[in-house]
Amino acid sequence: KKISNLQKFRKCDDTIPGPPAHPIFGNVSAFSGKNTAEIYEIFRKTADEFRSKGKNVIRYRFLDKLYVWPLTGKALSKVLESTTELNKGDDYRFYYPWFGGGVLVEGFGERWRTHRKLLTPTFHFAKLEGYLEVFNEESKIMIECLDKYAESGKTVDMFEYIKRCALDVICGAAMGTKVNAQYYHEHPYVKAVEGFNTLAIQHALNPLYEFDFIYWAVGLKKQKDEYLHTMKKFTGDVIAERQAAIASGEVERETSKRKMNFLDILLSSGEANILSDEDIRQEVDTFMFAGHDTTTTSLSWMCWNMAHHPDIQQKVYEELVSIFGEDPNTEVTTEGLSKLEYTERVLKESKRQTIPVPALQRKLINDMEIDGYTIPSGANVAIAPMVLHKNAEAFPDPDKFDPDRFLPDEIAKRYAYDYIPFSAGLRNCIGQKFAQMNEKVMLIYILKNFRLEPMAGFNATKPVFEAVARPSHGIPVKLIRRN
Ligand code: HEM
Repeated sequence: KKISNLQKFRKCDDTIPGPPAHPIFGNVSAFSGKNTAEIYEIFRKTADEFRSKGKNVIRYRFLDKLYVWPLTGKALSKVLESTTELNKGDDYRFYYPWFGGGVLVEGFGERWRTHRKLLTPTFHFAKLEGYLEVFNEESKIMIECLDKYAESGKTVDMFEYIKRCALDVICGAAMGTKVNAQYYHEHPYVKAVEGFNTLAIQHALNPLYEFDFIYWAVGLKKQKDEYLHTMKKFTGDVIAERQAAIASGEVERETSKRKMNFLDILLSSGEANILSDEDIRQEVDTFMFAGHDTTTTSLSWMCWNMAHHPDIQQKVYEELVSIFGEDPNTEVTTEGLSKLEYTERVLKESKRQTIPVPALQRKLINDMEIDGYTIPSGANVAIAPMVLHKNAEAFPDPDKFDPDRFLPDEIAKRYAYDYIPFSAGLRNCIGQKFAQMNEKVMLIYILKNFRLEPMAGFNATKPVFEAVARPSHGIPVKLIRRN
């Protein structure tokens, strides 16, 4: 199979534009020995280079795997609008032992469709009001944990605090379980997720790691298994705790599905034999990961952007005070959130400038023509906000932070898929509304309590090319109390 794929995809070295490829290894050497921040930069620079030559599509080949990157929203439209090309790409396989079978990585078919239908309503807009209490409560704890830095004037890495808060939120809101990660800084789950994501990308870019023996011999299989054990133990405990609390009568489960939280819907579907215990675990693992790492990265970059643009930070602060008042601990309500205007635009621009999910993949079932090139079946097509959002034609002077790009008249000038932080089409993000609300509540508490000042230059911390583009060196800021 590997040899036949190599023969098939090698032909694309000449038929699709892309950097020069070695006859066997393809583009492997350009990435070997590089860390994931350097890899991010290579992908972005190469996209810019080809786009400036008028190309809308480029290819990379790693031995027997072909990756095709449409470089504009328009070139990507066929993929995003397809109702059949919904299989996830080759590199999601690395995640199978963690949450294979879950809705994020499951191939296109009946199982994905059924799970997606069951789970989508659990994060529906109508549910969010119920989750708001947890967003408020956990954000207040985050401020309490950060306060000592405002007092001492010491630099703090906001990323570490936002991450633990987001984890407490997803567990508290969606799973009805309090895990107190914010009070437990060396949380093993958090470290394991981070380590696993780095392993995933190293695996994707080194074809030798496809051979189980080599992966084992270099010690990485053992490392991967240790991370898996930690992560599954954590989610297993969360499920067991909720089950025990319901069984003992300590908590009463809502009777209507309309009101139940995410985990209770899964558990009740288990009792009705619609889902097995393993199905439930896979979905809990999926949402635990998809539900905290992304929001964390998004809000962390937002804080970095605010620290580096004090004038914009001040305008956001003024809008927050005008809606919620000066008291930094006023409860955030849905009514107040609906009045945000400038802050909305700033958040959008932040997700354009520093993209939480840099790139995702579809694996083509059939040949597809994109921008005049025939992309063969079995190729991976990259849906890459990290390059789309930097397309100078859609976003002139793309590295400039300018929230006014999201004024209605400006949006109307662009193509629908030029800006897709949550992807688009039938496999778009289930948690989009939950994430945006959660992110806003955390941001409101942070900015109403503190003014953020950067403790390093903007490029001292860089997005990494992993499942989630976390900052390579955290978010080092100084916090100055507002009142
Ligand atoms: C700012 C935060 C977030 C961003 C930027 C984001 C982005 C994305 C993107 C780009 C995808 C497409 C992935 C792919 O096609 O492989 C996706 C899918 C998904 N997201 Fe999110 N996400 C965020 C937060 C969340 C949250 C909070 C949840 C759950 C509570 C969530 C659950 C999911 C799930 C389950 C999928 C898979 C959907 C499917 O394949 O059918 N996400 N997200």
